[in-house]
Amino acid sequence: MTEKPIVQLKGVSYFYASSKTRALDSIDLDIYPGEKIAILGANGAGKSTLFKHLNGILKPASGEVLVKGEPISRKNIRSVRQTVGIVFQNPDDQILAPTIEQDVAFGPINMGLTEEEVERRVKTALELVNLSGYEERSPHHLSGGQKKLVAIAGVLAMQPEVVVLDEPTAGLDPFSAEKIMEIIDGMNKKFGITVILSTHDVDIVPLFADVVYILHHGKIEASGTAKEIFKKHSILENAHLRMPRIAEVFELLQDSGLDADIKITPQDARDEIIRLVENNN
Ligand SMILES: Nc1ncnc2c1ncn2[C@@H]1O[C@H](COP(=O)(O)OP(=O)(O)OP(=O)(O)O)[C@@H](O)[C@H]1O
Repeated sequence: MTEKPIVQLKGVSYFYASSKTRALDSIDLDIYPGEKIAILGANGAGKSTLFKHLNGILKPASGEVLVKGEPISRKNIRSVRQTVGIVFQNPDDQILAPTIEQDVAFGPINMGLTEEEVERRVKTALELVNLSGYEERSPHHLSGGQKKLVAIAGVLAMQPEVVVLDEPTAGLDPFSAEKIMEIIDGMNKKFGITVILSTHDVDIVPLFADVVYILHHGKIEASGTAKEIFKKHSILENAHLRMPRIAEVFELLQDSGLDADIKITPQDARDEIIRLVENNN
């Protein structure tokens, strides 16, 4: 039996009346369980608007969004929001309670779980984001990176099947960005959670994503593996994107007359450089 998409968008369009903007234009998207998806697009391309459709925060002007095969409706919205958790770009939009423990417990309490189960989930979620011991602290006195971790813990405590993250590494130092990507990768590997994220950091995309989508002016302009996507120079340029930096080195080597293949990850780059050195000796 072929696997069914866990989230599906069929011809989804969205229009913001206040800014007279068509933010999404006939989006078709099939997301399969366990996939790691990266959505790339310039500022204003429609990424956040797209994400708000994935758990019914916004309703399409036309088209439909299906979660586990069911169109999102008032009847199933609670279960949709348990299935699909969203971590917003600005954690301040998401963190509401006076302590970290209370904040992470908010979702599980609303699900009507027992006190013991809520406690267990909060403990596990804080462990997963390396914030054990922070339970009594105020989330408002944390750094930006730590606030993002609290927001992720709040979503993980709901035990979602799909986690959507809007620019999870934005504003983080390189070490914190790497840590957060490890946590995101871990939730996929350990629990099989489907992960959908948007990012402007093209360097992390080949290291993370199984499937990459390019969004431009509310339309999907291309989809494929990172290898396929980063070959599409004119689409990238048109969408105000670029290749990973490491790939630019191989373009420069080609410009210098070397028979170099373009590589997009440091590991592949190392192998290609060894090959080039050996061929030239
Ligand atoms: N609440 C809103 N009201 C009116 N227009 C909006 C609203 N939110 C977004 N827009 C417009 O819709 C378009 C898509 O915006 P969106 O926030 O989805 O883009 P994005 O790809 O997430 O951008 P960024 O990378 O800057 O976060 C933009 O033209 C934006 O100005």
